[in-house]
Amino acid sequence: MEYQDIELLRFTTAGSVDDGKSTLIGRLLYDSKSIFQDQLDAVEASSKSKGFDYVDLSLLTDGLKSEREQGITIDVAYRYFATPKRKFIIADTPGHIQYTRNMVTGASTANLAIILIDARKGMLEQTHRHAFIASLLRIPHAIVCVNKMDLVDYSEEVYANIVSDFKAFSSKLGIKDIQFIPISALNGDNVVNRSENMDWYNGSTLMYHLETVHISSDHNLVDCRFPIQSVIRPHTLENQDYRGFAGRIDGGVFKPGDKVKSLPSGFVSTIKTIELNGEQIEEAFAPMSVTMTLEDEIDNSRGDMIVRENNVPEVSQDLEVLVTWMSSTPIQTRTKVVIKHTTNETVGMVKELKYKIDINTLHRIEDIDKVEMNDIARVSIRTAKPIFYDAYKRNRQTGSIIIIDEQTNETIGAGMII
Ligand SMILES: Nc1nc2c(ncn2[C@@H]2O[C@H](COP(=O)(O)OP(=O)(O)OP(=O)(O)O)[C@@H](O)[C@H]2O)c(=O)[nH]1
Repeated sequence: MEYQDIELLRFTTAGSVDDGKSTLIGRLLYDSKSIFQDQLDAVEASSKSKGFDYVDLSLLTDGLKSEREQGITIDVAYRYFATPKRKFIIADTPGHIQYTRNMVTGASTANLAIILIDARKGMLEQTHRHAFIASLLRIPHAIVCVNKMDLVDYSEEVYANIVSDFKAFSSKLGIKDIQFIPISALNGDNVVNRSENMDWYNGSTLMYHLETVHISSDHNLVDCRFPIQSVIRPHTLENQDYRGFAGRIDGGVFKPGDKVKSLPSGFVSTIKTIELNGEQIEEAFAPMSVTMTLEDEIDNSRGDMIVRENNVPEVSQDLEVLVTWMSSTPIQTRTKVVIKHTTNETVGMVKELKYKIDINTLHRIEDIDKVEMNDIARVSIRTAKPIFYDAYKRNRQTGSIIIIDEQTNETIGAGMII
């Protein structure tokens, strides 16, 4: 199999400060031999120079840490690794309490979330927050790693109590697939290699789970959605009539011969060809990036969407969204913003602030007059032009928006359309 054909799993790690996130990622890379020899030599040398008699794996992710300590804001650091079975992208987000926004940024495209719990401390407020956000973002799979099992004598009872506490909270959330694994990131128990210290655990290791969890059906393959990213028109004589629409399929399966409709124009045509990496294919589905041509000359441009004639998304200028606010400037009613939705962009205005959600109790806080950094709130937004969307619970791509500051062009919020 070609490297590019190996399936890609995106995951995010969430834990409180010092739960062992860096150590765990380092252990995954180290034991799966996914790191390069020079990096390894550097880490071994650096561990030795600090007087450690073991290799400090958190040093592998320390580049990130030192930048953070210098106060450079890195929201999310992406790291890549691969095993013969899968490619992985980890969205690594810092564990401090104010970093909800980072988790949201890292998790919005994730297939899976690893939630770390320190076996000595059990569930903390942060754990509630992470579990809640994972469910809010509908990350399809979660793995709860109970870490530092070596510090609780690899006790089955300690583990079982944490699992039961977690389940009591998460039963209110509706995360579809949750696995629990007792690990020691430091010693490597159940990370890549099976632990010899926990006979009582019969489940799989973390790496085995990451390599085998079934993700191909995580995408919506029912509602055909193809937001156009760019229009390709080669200006050569023999290609004069060619007009290709390039983009990523956000939902459904498309085939040449399919009757399609173009939004917002409403024009109907038939798919002539679909190309992937310059070759014509007979079928394309989410999340492939392809180029389509149509039988008829339709004047589509960036931000338009190709869908099936009988299955169209909602079209509206009024959006009900659950936003995570990421800016130190709060939003209020009448705040003007720029909305990015798939490949489309429009200005909009906040019409109404409905309520905030208390992450620990999951209760609503009503009668609010602003939404501040890290708040999760339900708001109504009116856009200047219509948006073609699906509810986030139906499609994570066509159901989400990013909110941009008109002046600074910074991302100030992320929203899920209800
Ligand atoms: N005994 C033991 N110590 C661990 C284990 N995992 C991590 N640690 C230690 O816990 C401390 C924190 O680990 P890190 O990996 O730096 O934690 P982190 O969650 O990345 O911390 P932040 O980046 O600050 O959020 C370090 O001293 C690690 O050596 C474990 O399984 N067992």
